[in-house]
Amino acid sequence: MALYVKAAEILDKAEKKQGALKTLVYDSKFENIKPLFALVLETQKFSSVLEEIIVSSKLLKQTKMRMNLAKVLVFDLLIGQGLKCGGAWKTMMIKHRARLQSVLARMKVKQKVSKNEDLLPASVKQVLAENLPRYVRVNTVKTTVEDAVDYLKRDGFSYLGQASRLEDLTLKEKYFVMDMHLPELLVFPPNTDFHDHFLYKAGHIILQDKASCLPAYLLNPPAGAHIIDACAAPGNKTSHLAAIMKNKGKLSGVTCHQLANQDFLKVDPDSPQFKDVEYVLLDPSCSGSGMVCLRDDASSADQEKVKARLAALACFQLRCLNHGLKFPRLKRLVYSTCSIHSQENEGVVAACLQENPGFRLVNLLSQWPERGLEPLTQCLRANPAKTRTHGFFVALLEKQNGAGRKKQEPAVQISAQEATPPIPSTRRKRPAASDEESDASETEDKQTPAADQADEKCFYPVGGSKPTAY
Ligand SMILES: C[S@@+](CC[C@H](N)C(=O)[O-])C[C@H]1O[C@@H](n2cnc3c(N)ncnc32)[C@H](O)[C@@H]1O
Repeated sequence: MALYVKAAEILDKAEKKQGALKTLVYDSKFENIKPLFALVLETQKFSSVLEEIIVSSKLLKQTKMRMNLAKVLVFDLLIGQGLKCGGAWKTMMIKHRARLQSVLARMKVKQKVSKNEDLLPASVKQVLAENLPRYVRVNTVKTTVEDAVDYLKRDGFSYLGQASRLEDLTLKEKYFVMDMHLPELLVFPPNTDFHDHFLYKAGHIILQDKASCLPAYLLNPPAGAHIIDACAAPGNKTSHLAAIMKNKGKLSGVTCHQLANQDFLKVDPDSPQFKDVEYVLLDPSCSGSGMVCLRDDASSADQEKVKARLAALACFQLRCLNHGLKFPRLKRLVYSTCSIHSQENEGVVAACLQENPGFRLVNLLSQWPERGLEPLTQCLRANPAKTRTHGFFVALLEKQNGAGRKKQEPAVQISAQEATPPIPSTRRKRPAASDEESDASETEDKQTPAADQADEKCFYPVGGSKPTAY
């Protein structure tokens, strides 16, 4: 029953916008993450169908269950692989099974469909149609791309060589290719399951979306460098950085939960232990709106909440970005989000460049098809249609030669005419970060409604032009 209670708890939190589904699953510390993630995702996918079944059958009234607990149980009872619990709960659900099944059958008759999937709302079907390739990053700390390819060929997969265009990433059956941008990335047909594969269990391959491989790849720290992975948990990009550095150098992962177990905003960049930090990877908490499987259509009633949450997130992201640029010997910082909102992407970067004129944007991968919104076209965007990945954003900031802190002209000219929604700024005088503020920075991942913090913690430019760039 623990699985269902935990899954319901996560759905409750996701509904209250207390974090992205994936982050909530990982943060739950549940001992068996994989079935929990699958159950939560599938239940969310069928959410409207399950709700209709539960309401029509009056299940909540008869069982005194909460909606999300009922949803996960009904999902496994009717649609999933059968209930994985015993005891009183199973007995109770079995008692109601026939009635629940007949409601489901009636819904199919009414909509003239035969499969459960056909009942899904159009928005969910569209997401499923965007079925993305299965990307597999070869963990070069443990093996080589050649050895991994050989192993996979012996295991029945057919290797087609390196892809040269986007269409090559649309694969069927047991075919796979090497990605055209990232040579350590192998691409398989959607839903190819590696969770039980030897290479996966041995840590020789890592299942990581292509877009999420971009930050470490583009930061490209040399072996031996000292790097900070500022918001590291669960650690996919940390392991990618280690591979790029050939496992040589110093990699400090700063996170609320693991490794250094520290709030990045409380790290003192002037501390002697960080004197050699030249590279920072900053992948802060974000709305997760680019994750295809996590997209949700907020009702219009929720729009205000969404707006406030985005403002709070952007404020936190900007504080992290400004903080990341304070390491005295910093050369480059890569900033990324899995958000599609300009407020969390170009908006944050533009505000940061205004506050840190000693830094400029590096023009990334000229052959990449999807760029940052004007005028920040040096940055990259990613999405299912144009790049066959989840929605993503990456910016690489570089210290200009000889630049001290905050001494130079802005590297990116930002026009006030292009102003759209206000972007977060820390330019107005604000008190030194207190413990209370710092804790608030963890908002959306620490289950504090980020939206509630927006007004108090964010400092918007006042009056006149709103400097922005979209
Ligand atoms: C988008 S996730 C990072 C994913 C990670 N880079 C990866 O590729 O596996 C953001 C992480 O930052 C953590 N976080 C939030 N606020 C933080 C803070 N103030 N200091 C450090 N980590 C923080 C969150 O708990 C979450 O695990």
